[in-house]
Amino acid sequence: MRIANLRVLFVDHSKVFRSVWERMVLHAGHEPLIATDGLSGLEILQNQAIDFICVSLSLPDIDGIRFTRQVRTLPRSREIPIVLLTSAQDNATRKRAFEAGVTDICPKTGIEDLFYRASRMAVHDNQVLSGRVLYVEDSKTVTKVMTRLLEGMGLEVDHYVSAAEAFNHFDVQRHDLVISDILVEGDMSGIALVGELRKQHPDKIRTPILAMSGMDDAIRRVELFRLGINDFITKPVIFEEAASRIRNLIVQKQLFDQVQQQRIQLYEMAMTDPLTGLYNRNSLAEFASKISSAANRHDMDLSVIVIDLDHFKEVNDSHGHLVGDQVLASVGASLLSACRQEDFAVRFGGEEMLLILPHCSLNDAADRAEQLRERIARLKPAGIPISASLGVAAKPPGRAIELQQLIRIADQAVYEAKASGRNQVVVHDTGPKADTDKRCSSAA
Ligand SMILES: Nc1nc2c(ncn2[C@@H]2O[C@H](COP(=O)(O)OP(=O)(O)OP(=O)(O)O)[C@@H](O)[C@H]2O)c(=O)[nH]1
Repeated sequence: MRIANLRVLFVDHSKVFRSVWERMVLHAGHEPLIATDGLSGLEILQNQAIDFICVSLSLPDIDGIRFTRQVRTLPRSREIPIVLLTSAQDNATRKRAFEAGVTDICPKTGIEDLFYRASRMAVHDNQVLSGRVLYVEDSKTVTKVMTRLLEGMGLEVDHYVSAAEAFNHFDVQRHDLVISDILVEGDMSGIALVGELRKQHPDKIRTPILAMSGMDDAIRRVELFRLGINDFITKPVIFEEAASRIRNLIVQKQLFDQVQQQRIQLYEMAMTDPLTGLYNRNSLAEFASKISSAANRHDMDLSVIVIDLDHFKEVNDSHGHLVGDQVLASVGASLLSACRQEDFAVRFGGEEMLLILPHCSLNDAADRAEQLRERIARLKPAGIPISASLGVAAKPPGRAIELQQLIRIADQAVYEAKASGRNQVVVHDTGPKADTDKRCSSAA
């Protein structure tokens, strides 16, 4: 969340402290207004719009508490945070200060912390957010007030009178906040809505829920929090309170989304080979056992194709490493475009790549390998004719086999394809007639 430029009034009689404060406020990109005593501070307030006030307890004329009391009598001054600067620990003074309308009390020495707090507290409710709210309310009057508040905050509102209708239109990707009245008309109550939303999407932070009710019943509130709401507002709604609660929930949710997004990006970076765009070898360890166990448990088809470029060292030697990289990237893109949704394409080693094909029989994998061989031979990346040797292996029906073992068998088939002259496909059948059933296809 960006903190907007603030106009900060600082009232203190110490020259040194005033100049330190002024520099800090300027440094943070805000506007300092300085007063040496309480009365000149009040004069500034009468003539200028101020977002935040810091006032010392002891001033040459009126003290900080009297100053605060007078500020609070000025029109529209209720929302301005006032921090009283004092190291006084006695409870009587502190109590008097809060009764006068002070927002917080800080020692003068904690200026850095104070300034951070100043920025946080003066975040104005009129700072525009962006986001979408699913709003459930059956009272026309409350709906009008709340919609005006939400739209004024920059939020888009999907309003429903019934909880069931709202539930049907809830979209975890689109909605940044759910606000629901607890007693709404129709078969589904607001409480049931909270329960259903949390049942379907248990991650509480993902879409926060703010419950509203005219019944300020502590036991009901506890039940709602247990059910999964993130916050609660009692009706009639106090505008500033509602705006601050809504703002907190939305900002927190959007920050969480950002962190999640970054986590996914980091994960993808860690799992992807940057040159070819294929999964890298590390990622294989992540999903190999899941793929094997799913295939073995349900006895489904599972095939692998190992693809090894022929004489790739010569490409590097004759055209340079960068052109070699270009060739690898082009082959990687070609493999990816040949993949179905359920396939995994992995860069296995330098110029060795691997396709894992769930729900694909040995015969189909052999056909796809031959198509790939032809495709690679036609590719001519950077104008260079290339070819590949391919090995195919598949899980025999009715028999359990680990993916790593299939890869070893397909690797062996590649070795044989190389030995037989390269640019060809060797298929290893691991079925009952394994030793006798080895098929080859080639360009020749
Ligand atoms: N440009 C480039 N070359 C790489 C990369 N990774 C591995 N290589 C090269 O790939 C070549 C592989 O050579 P070899 O293992 O001898 O295989 P080959 O020349 O393809 O010969 P055969 O496999 O027997 O047909 C080596 O020269 C490696 O330096 C890479 O990321 N970029």
